Amino acid sequence: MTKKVVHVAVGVIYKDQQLFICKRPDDKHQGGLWEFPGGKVEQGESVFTALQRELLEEVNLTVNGSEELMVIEHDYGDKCVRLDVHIVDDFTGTAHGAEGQQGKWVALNELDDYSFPAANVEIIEKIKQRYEL
Ligand SMILES: Nc1nc2c([nH]c(=O)n2[C@H]2C[C@H](O)[C@@H](COP(=O)(O)OP(=O)(O)OP(=O)(O)O)O2)c(=O)[nH]1
Ligand SMILES: [Mg+2]
Repeated sequence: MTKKVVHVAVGVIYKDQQLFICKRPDDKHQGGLWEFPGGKVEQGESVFTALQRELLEEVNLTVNGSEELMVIEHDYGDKCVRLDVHIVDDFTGTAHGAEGQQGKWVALNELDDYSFPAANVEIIEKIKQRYEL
């Protein structure tokens, strides 16, 4: 049987050479690591709608527009994910961890100081290329 793949919309929230990242709760999959906010795409939902919904829930931002950065599939062994990663630089609101989680703006050149899930290595590589770091 082929493994079920969890489809996730991920937002790389960008402003003034900084990204807004959050810490995943300890009890969640890949808990305790930093992430780009986002969550599961529901049945019949578009990636953009999922991104808007998740970013409003998790960081209280209204996403006006986004641009696809990449799609990655990663098998964690216990879970297989497809991350649909979008750059979000057109938004309104003030970002904060709206679900009680830690959240912070981090300079692009300080991203390496934070631990992310394994799938994010490629994302961060791509971000660095894009912003010419
Ligand atoms: N949001 C997000 N998820 C990531 C990243 N990297 C990565 O491997 N993942 C994985 C971890 C999880 O298995 C999955 C995202 O699931 P999630 O727990 O955020 O989904 P959700 O917000 O819908 O959570 P829930 O309310 O259903 O519990 O994708 C990332 O940078 N951001
Ligand atoms: Mg989430």
